[in-house]
Amino acid sequence: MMNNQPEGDPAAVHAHDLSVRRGTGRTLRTVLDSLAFDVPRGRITGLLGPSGCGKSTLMRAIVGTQAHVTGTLDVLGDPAGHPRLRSRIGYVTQAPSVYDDLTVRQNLDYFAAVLDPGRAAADRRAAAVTRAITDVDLTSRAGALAGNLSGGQRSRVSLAVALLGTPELLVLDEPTVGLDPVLRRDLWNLFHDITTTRGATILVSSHVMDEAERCHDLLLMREGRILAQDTPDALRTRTHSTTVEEGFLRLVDEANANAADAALTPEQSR
Ligand SMILES: Nc1ncnc2c1ncn2[C@@H]1O[C@H](COP(=O)(O)OP(=O)(O)OP(=O)(O)O)[C@@H](O)[C@H]1O
Repeated sequence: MMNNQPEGDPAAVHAHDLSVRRGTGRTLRTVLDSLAFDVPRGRITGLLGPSGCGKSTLMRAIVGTQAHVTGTLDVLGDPAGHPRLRSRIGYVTQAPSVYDDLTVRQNLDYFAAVLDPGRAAADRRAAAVTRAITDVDLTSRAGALAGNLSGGQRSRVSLAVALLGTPELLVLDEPTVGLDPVLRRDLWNLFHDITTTRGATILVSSHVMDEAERCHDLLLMREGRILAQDTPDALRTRTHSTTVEEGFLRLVDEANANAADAALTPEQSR
C-alpha cells in the first residue's frame, strides 16, 4: 500500500489490521475488515466510497467514539480514544451540531467555555472564538441566530466549533453534503487554507467522487475494505483513467473479477 508520508514524519493516523464490528449481541457484524493505511500529516486525505461502505464508522473509530474496534489504530502518536487526543482532534459529524436559538458567536462562546473553562481563560477564549469565526468567513454573520443561517453557513459554524481548540487533526464527515456547487467550492478552498495556514491534517469523507480531485491523497473504500490509497494523479495514471471516478470503477471491476476467480473451484478455472 502506498504511503505518501515524508520519511521520519509519523503519520497523523496509522492503522494496521483494523477491524470494527457494529450492532448488538447476535446482530454484531464486521463492517470494517482488516484495514491498513496511513493518513499523512499536513495534507487533505479524502475518504471516499459508496454509501454504507464504512466511512463514518472509520471516522468514529479514529476519534475514539466507536465500540468493538480491534487491531492497531494510532492517532497523532497515541492509541485512538486516548484522553490526550481530546483537544488535538476536531470532529464534525454529518448533522451540524449547533444551537439554533443562539447566535453564531454565542454558539462558539458556549463550546469554547466547555473546552477551556474558567475566568482566567476568558481572553484566550474570546481570541479563539474570533479567530474561528474569521477562519470560516462568518464575521459578518457573527450576530445572526444559527437557526436563520443557510445550510452552508450552519456547516461552517460546525467547522468553526471544530477549529476552536486549534486541532492538529480535523475529521470531517461528509461536510459538503446537500450544499450547492458554489458553497462546496468555498468549503474546499477553506480546507486548503486550513492545511496551508495551520499545518493541520484533514481527513474528509464524501461519496461524491468529483470531490476526490480536490484532495492531496485518497483512501478509496468499498464494503468495509480499503480498495486503494493513492494521490488522485497516481490513481488516474495507474488505472489509465481520466477521472478518479473512472479509476475507482476500474478498481471495483478488478476486485469483483478477482473475487469471482477466487470463488471458482480448480476444475472450473481450468
Ligand atoms: N448503529 C449501527 N448498528 C449496526 N450497524 C450499523 C450502525 N450504523 C451503521 N451500521 C452499518 O455499518 C456499515 C457502515 O456504515 P457507515 O455509516 O459507516 O457507512 P458510510 O460509508 O459512512 O455511509 P454513508 O455515506 O451513507 O454515511 C453499514 O453497513 C451500516 O448498515
